[in-house]
Parts: sequence; structure tokens; C-alpha cells
Amino acid sequence: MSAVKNVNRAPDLQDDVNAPPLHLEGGGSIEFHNVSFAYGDQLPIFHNLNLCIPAGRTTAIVGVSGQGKSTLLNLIMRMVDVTEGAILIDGQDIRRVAQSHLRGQIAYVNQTFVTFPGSIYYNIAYGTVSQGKLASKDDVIEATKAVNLYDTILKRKGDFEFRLNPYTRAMSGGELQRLGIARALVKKAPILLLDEATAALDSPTETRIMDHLRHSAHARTTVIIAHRLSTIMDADQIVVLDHGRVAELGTHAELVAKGGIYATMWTKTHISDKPNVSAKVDEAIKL
Ligand SMILES: Nc1ncnc2c1ncn2[C@@H]1O[C@H](COP(=O)(O)OP(=O)(O)OP(=O)(O)O)[C@@H](O)[C@H]1O
Repeated sequence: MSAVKNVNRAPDLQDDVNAPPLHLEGGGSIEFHNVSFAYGDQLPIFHNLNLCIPAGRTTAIVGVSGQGKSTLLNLIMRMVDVTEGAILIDGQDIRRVAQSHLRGQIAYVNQTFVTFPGSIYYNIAYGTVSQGKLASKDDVIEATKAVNLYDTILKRKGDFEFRLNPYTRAMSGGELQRLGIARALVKKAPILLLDEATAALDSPTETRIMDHLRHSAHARTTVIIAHRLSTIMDADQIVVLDHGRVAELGTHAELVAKGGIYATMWTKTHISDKPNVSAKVDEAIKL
């Protein structure tokens, strides 16, 4: 019932009358142009932020806790509107295009996978519902292979017909997180936003999924937030957010050589490889 209520609720942000769809001829480049943003009457999180996220590439966003990484993704999805400035996707101000179409072009995964009462197939195929359809069984199978979950599902009674229920814990946290990524992959959206989407996974599984995302034939613009820097060190560009602005931008090698905020975080990550001190270092990185 609450899902039905949410679907029927008027959106907080209204579309222009006859708002056009988003045209992605440029492949989905995202530009923050002098963006300022505050939640309500809170202190601003961004002030005159300028950032270019190139199409078809992977951009990682890092920064200590509370610097606005998740907010940056919320702004791209237009869950909230900029206070000043504009966000352009392939040159189009996202406030001027239909919200349903904008979100139809974006796949988003965070740490929480919402399960619906229904089969594993349904729970993954649901990823395309904003495009007015359920994903095909073949696409669902392909996505589960990409996230290293196919064999696990086959071991379940009824495999893809195995029923999930939000109130019983039928899968581990890592399996649910991989289901969440599979749900995003079936959407085959030109823009993929990952917010700590692989945080619950062990390193080999995470590496395999990241490799798939990097090398899959389906070109997409990927923006990724990850606390574990090893997840994002191969990104085409890494953006370090600090005090509402882009403090550093470059590849992993460039930023380590620069010796600034990222280099400090990277050094702490190395220490965290030693098991006994990892918790303390996590705490330090989170500040
Ligand atoms: N809906 C909201 N209303 C008011 N303030 C919010 C809201 N969401 C986030 N904030 C605040 O905005 C700031 C940035 O939050 P955000 O979640 O974007 O940071 P983050 O860099 O992703 O943090 P973390 O690494 O801890 O996830 C924080 O101070 C947070 O408390």
C-alpha cells in the first residue's frame, strides 16, 4: 500500500508544462556550472561548484564524511534542485526536462536494496519499470552473471523463481547488494550512479564487478562514491570534495603525486591493510 501511495504522490519538484525528454546525443556528459546548494535553511554544502563529468567515463567522488558526495548524486537525479547555478546533461539544464525521462536515463545504486515480495527474477527485472517494462529473463541472467550471483541463485530452490520477502532475511547483505547492482544493470541506462554500492562485498567480488563495469560493451557515464579507495583507483578521474568545492581532480597517480588530501587518504588506506588497525583508520578517514 505504501508503494502505491508513493507512486501516486505528486512529485516535490514540478516539471515545466510540456517539458521535453532528455536527449543524450553526447553520451551523457554531466556539467556542474557554478552550483550552490543548501538543504532548506541549512548552511550551504556547495558554493559555486564547477565540475565536468565526461561522457562514457568513470568519475569517482571522494572526500571525508559529510562533504556532500551523496548530495552530488541527488542533484544529478534532481531529487533536490540547485539553489544557484545549473546542472547540464549533454548541454540541457536538467530542470527543463521531464523528471521521469531524466530518471529513466539514470541507474542508481546505494547500499540499501529494497526487496519486494516476489521472485528473484521480479526483484531484478523491476529495474526497468521506469522504462515501462520488466527486463527480460535473458537480461536478468546476464546481469546476475556480471555481479557473480548467477551460481548462487541456481542453488536456490526454484532458482530465479525463489521468492524474496522484505520481512525475512533470505539472502546475505552482500548478495542483496549484488542484486541491487544487477537491478541497475538491467536498466542499461546511459548514466550509472553508485553510492557505496559495493561496500558490503569482499574485495575479489568487488574487483570482479568493477572490472565488468569498466569493460562491458555498453558504454555509460559512471559516477562512483566509494569509501574504499582501492575500488576507485582505476577511475578515469577522481574528484576530491572539500568544504563545498572541488579541492583536487586527477587520476589516482596524479593525486598521489600531488601529496594533498587524496594522498593522505591513500596513505591511511595502506595502513588499514593491516587488520589490527583497520577500524581505527576507518574512523580517521571518516573524521
Ligand atoms: N535531506 C537532508 N536534509 C538536511 N541535511 C542533509 C540532508 N541530507 C544530507 N544532509 C547533510 O548534508 C551534508 C552532506 O551530506 P552527504 O550525505 O551528501 O555527505 P557525504 O559526503 O555523502 O557523507 P558520507 O561520506 O558520510 O556518506 C551533511 O552535513 C548531511 O548531514
